[in-house]
Amino acid sequence: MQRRRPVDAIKESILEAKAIIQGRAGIVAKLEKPAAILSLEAILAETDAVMVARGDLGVEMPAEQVPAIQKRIVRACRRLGKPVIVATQMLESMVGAPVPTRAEASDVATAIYDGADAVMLSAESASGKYPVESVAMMDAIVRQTEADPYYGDAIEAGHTPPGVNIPDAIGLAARSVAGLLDLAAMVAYTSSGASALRMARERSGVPIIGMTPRRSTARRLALVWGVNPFLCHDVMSVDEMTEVALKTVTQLGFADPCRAVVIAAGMPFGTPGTTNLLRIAQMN
Ligand SMILES: Nc1ncnc2c1ncn2[C@@H]1O[C@H](COP(=O)(O)OP(=O)(O)O)[C@@H](O)[C@H]1O
Ligand SMILES: C=C(OP(=O)(O)O)C(=O)O
Repeated sequence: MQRRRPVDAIKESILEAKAIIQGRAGIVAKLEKPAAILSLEAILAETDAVMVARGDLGVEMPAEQVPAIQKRIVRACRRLGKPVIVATQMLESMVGAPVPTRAEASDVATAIYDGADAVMLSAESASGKYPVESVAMMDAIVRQTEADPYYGDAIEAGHTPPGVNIPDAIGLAARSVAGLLDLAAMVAYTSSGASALRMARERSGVPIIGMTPRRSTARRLALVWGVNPFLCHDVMSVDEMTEVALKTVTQLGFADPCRAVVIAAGMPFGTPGTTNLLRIAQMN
């Protein structure tokens, strides 16, 4: 009998997990073995998000190989617009000290420059002596890095062309508008979260609001770079869509009367799979 290839075994496990979950949760693939890296594309095709588990990767392969693997995974996720989390030992010395080493600060910043959606603390906040300081420090490093003018260049350098499909076209169009107009926010009416993900993939630097009637989608979008999930009722018309979007932009604190808002949605409303509309509305 022929042995199953690792990629088949991995795909089978993911499909098994999906069958159990029945759409009630998303799947984050925790990549911790060289076999997973060999099957990266196949795993990404099946999962909703990815975690670079550097602790286990460091056990499974020499330490000097982990940085390149981390970058490869982040790049692959960025290309597909899949949320990616970089995890483990990011501020490790803060388990016992109130400040990190400068090398650790640099590690967090590197993940941000590479375009990670999320960075993760482990022992620092789970069992360390300075959990609050660790979270505050990570937040400060992320903010400082994103404020660096070079951050935009680094993200732009790693940007790959979007796919030839309507959600990607809408994401790209929203980004072009952001380049021309001074936008207060981008709003995506989304049932599955896909259109908010496509906007996030473009990393335009403008806050994204993921408006969804589904609680599960709102929760999943919390992981995605730049996306502020917002639960809303079903809208029935373009006027209502615009009104609710502008009200939400104000409610979330992004309003600026001089600036415009881009809204992506689909008609007929309330029908998944129909995103086909980009509206530019003025805040006032
Ligand atoms: N609050 C809402 N009210 C009415 N329609 C909504 C709402 N949220 C999402 N939709 C509709 O859901 C569809 C978006 O879903 P879909 O096209 O599947 O995109 P996505 O893949 O982003 O979920 C659009 O037709 C949009 O108008
Ligand atoms: C996050 C990791 O896994 P664990 O939770 O097993 O430490 C890791 O290995 O980096």
